[in-house]
Amino acid sequence: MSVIEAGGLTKAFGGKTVVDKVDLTVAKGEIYGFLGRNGAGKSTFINMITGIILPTSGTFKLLGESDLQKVQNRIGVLPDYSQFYDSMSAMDHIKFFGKINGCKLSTTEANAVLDRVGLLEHAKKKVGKFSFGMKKKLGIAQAIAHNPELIFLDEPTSGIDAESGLSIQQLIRDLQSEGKTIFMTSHNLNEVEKICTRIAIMKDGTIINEGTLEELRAHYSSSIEVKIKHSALKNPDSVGQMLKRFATQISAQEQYTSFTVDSEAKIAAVVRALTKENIDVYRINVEEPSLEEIFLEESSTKMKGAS
Ligand SMILES: Nc1ncnc2c1ncn2[C@@H]1O[C@H](COP(=O)(O)OP(=O)(O)OP(=O)(O)O)[C@@H](O)[C@H]1O
Repeated sequence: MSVIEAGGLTKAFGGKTVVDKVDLTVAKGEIYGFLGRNGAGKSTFINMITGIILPTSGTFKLLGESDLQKVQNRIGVLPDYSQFYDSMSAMDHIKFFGKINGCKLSTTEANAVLDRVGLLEHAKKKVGKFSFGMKKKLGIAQAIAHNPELIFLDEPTSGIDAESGLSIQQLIRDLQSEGKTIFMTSHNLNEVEKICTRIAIMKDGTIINEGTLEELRAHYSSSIEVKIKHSALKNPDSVGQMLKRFATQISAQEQYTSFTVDSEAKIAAVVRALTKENIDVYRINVEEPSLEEIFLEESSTKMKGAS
């Protein structure tokens, strides 16, 4: 079942189109990562589908409903810029936002929400005294306080210390195991690689690639390095000649010779050829391209509208 469906969603500010005919579908239970460089249009897209701003054109449905008011209480949002009341405590905020979203939380329930983001010990503190990272955690807490099914998190871990960032990642995974759907943006590609089930890359207002990490990787070759020990080489010249049939970047180091093959399909042939020469493979390293490498390649070279 799709919980987010956007068709041709477009936003222009003063004649400049910043989100351009975006089609996007997110299934229930996904942790969907929405990536793009600064200014790509991610927050504008989230702001449109969460009702913060109106689209210029296009349609969208959340939880199967095009009238947002009907599903408002089933959606949680951490916007790109959260606003709080300095004189209110964290606890007051959670109860207040819960109420706005149709959920009257007891003090025990509000404490449990604050505990999930690591703010329990600051429950009674006035938010005016909160640091940036604490406010970000409070923003996440208010987004999940009313137990929504669909949660939008715009950069949930930016400005948060490394340890808290890991806890927030775990919280996002926990929310998924509770059956919720998470749509998030992040500039932390390592985090997206670890937790997201699907990823979209946006550039200049359009989605230039979308899929699971494996699907995104499919267009890129892995780097495969094979190492054999020198001591195994009875006839280095003939082995060198043989390797040239399969391998590139052949280099002799102190203990071993290493070379690379350009596809996993060639590994079997290389191992067979080496076995025929009575040479044991010492190590094979297969390095798949990281999301960071894919992202940098995609967002820097692909032209607008390319698939
Ligand atoms: N209210 C606005 N009025 C005019 N232009 C805007 C407005 N909001 C956003 N923009 C412009 O729209 C473009 C997309 O901005 P947006 O905030 O959606 O990008 P983003 O991908 O979320 O970036 P970041 O990663 O920096 O948060 C930018 O060029 C921005 O200047």
